[in-house]
Amino acid sequence: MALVIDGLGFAYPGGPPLFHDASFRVEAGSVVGITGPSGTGKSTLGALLAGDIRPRLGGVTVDGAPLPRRAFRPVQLIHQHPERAVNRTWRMSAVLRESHAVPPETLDRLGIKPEWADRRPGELSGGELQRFCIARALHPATRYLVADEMTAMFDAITQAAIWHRLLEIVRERGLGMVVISHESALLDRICDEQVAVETLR
Ligand SMILES: Nc1ncnc2c1ncn2[C@@H]1O[C@H](COP(=O)(O)OP(=O)(O)OP(=O)(O)O)[C@@H](O)[C@H]1O
Repeated sequence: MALVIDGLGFAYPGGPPLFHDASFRVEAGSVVGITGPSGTGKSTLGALLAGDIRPRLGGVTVDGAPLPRRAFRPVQLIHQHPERAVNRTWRMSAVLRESHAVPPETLDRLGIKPEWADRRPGELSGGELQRFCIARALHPATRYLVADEMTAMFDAITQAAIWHRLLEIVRERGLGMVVISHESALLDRICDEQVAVETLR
């Protein structure tokens, strides 16, 4: 069981190729860090893994099956900027409901206060909003998570608490996880393996 890219090629329209023949795998139950200087393609790789953008060559498979185009995507991407990932006009209860009925226990473990459910995204801090995006990504059909600078807006103590709780849930469910981050101390602490994006090209 693994999230696999095989012989992947990708370029943005009019841009140079970012990937020519990249191959990479994340085993279910493992946490893999993606490192590399700014602009080298880490977020693009995350979006390709989650099926947000499509490769020009090669493909992405999840536990042996191609990423579905329309059905629920078993690879969920958690973005750096949660405010760009939610509908600003919806209350948070509706944002969650659109994904699934998130158990109250999960909300509690992620530090989401019940009274936040009636607020809209603009009435929460970036860190509070990101907790909802994490909860939303933990759909029962999710098999892999891709966290792209997910906790960049948290202070160090909150960052540690969020990662501790999320990784507990990830381990309990046997999910695989890709962590894109500039913070080498974070990656050293939580990852089973780290891959430099430049080596994937
Ligand atoms: N939608 C887009 N259209 C055209 N070019 C893009 C687009 N998104 C990103 N790029 C370019 O692709 C390259 C890789 O960008 P990407 O965001 O994947 O890098 P990154 O390693 O995640 O960078 P950072 O660490 O700064 O977030 C950059 O040169 C960027 O300018």
